[in-house]
Amino acid sequence: MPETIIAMHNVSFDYKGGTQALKAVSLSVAAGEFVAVAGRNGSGKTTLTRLTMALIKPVGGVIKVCEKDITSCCPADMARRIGYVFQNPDRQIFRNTVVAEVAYGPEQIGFTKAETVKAVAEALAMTGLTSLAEAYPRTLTRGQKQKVAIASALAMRPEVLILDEPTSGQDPWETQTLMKLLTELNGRGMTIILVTHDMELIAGYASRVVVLSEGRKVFDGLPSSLFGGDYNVAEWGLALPTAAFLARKLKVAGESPADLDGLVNSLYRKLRTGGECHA
Ligand SMILES: Nc1ncnc2c1ncn2[C@@H]1O[C@H](COP(=O)(O)OP(=O)(O)OP(=O)(O)O)[C@@H](O)[C@H]1O
Repeated sequence: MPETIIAMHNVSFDYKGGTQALKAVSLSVAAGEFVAVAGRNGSGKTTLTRLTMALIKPVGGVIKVCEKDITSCCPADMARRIGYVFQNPDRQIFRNTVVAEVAYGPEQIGFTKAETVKAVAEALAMTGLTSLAEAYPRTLTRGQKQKVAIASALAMRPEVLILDEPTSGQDPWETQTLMKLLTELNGRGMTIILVTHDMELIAGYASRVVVLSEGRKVFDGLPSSLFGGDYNVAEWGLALPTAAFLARKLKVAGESPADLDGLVNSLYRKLRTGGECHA
């Protein structure tokens, strides 16, 4: 059985001012999963990821990362295990060259010079940034900056990569390139947690989806179960991906192809294996 990397038990969090952002959420993520976290604005997605990084502490419940209670951990401790990519890459880029930026994390967590050079070169190669190593990060496109943020996380050799809305503000080409990279990383064993509002990405790439609504976990399962079932996803602020939308329309219209489930599944397979939308 795959190792459990993140385990949350009855985790709650309140912001000052009284907002109950998370209410008794339990969640466990195993090594190698590609988990999407979805939910309407304000449902608690970012709070969940920030708790995992020990950027904030729960008011109730327990969070374990690799079986260790992280209550007394600081974000620097977590960075060795979990790479965190913020929604806005500008928030985490501040050095003058890409190579220096990507080296920052390994330097901070005590890699030797030789280890840092090796880790940075590998991270740049993995993200396709080698030719931009000496570029000034501020002049890069948003997609390239996002890759710098990912390379910075990868250089610390984490086991998990958490990305908060990484495709927001990106064009379709940048989105596809990013998703291809995440799929490759996942194929090499990296656990991915992707916070997203994009249901097509969830249908096309995630192996599991967790839905939050008003701070509670309301769904945890396969994307095909979420979209192919009778859930009223609109109630949770979600829209159906195109394949599921069409299948439901057919059903409502009484057009019952002999094997509707088969149709939905083959559409998902098409998306997952690189259909036109997800080359
Ligand atoms: N720093 C803060 N201070 C007070 N309340 C906050 C703070 N950050 C978030 N909240 C509130 O906590 C709740 C959960 O916010 P959170 O950012 O976790 O949601 P989200 O699902 O990530 O939303 P989005 O999709 O808009 O990023 C919301 O009601 C939000 O207004």
